[in-house]
Amino acid sequence: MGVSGCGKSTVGALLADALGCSFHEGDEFHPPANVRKMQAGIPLTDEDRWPWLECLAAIVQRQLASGQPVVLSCSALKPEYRSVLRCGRRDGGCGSDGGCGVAFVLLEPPAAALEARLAQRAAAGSHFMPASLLASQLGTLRYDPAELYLHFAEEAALQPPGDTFGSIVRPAAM
Ligand SMILES: Nc1ncnc2c1ncn2[C@@H]1O[C@H](COP(=O)(O)OP(=O)(O)OP(=O)(O)O)[C@@H](O)[C@H]1O
Ligand SMILES: O=C(O)[C@H](O)[C@@H](O)[C@H](O)[C@H](O)CO
Repeated sequence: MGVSGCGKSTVGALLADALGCSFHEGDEFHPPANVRKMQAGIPLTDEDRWPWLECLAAIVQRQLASGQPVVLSCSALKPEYRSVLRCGRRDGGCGSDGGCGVAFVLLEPPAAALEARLAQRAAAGSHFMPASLLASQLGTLRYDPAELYLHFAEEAALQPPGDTFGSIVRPAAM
């Protein structure tokens, strides 16, 4: 989880490979109207995000019910969004080890690095998300550290993606 450009797709795909499980890129499940809005530089509202989050939560629950692990990349910027991903309810409130089988890893590189990544992507025309939405993404992100399984902040979120995923897998394997 984390704001646009934090590295969640890159690290998530590596993690899923290492775990031999499926990987879902949350952005691929946005309804077209959400993508058009972001492309136009308009931040999504809660109402825009709920159906998308519920769809992602259904994927997670299906995988868990089948006993299969799954890795999902999703911005999940607010506690109530993560509650939906954990248990389908907005007020779920189970913590990092709350027994729901869902753990969040937050990648939080410095804002300057995020700006550079998004500018590079925009110049390459390789992503729908404009760099102008970064301020809104950063302003929307809210978390209580106790709620997170792992948090890679500042320099720790700038290490090569392979090192980040290695640090996720090691504690998970213990
Ligand atoms: N640890 C890292 N060091 C350097 N560059 C990175 C790192 N992680 C990701 N990147 C690069 O940053 C850019 C954004 O990464 P990525 O697409 O994984 O982010 P994201 O959080 O999934 O973004 P979005 O949600 O906007 O799709 C990519 O160009 C990726 O190669
Ligand atoms: O909740 C949101 O505002 C969205 O999920 C965004 O975070 C983007 O989809 C994503 O990061 C693409 O760049």
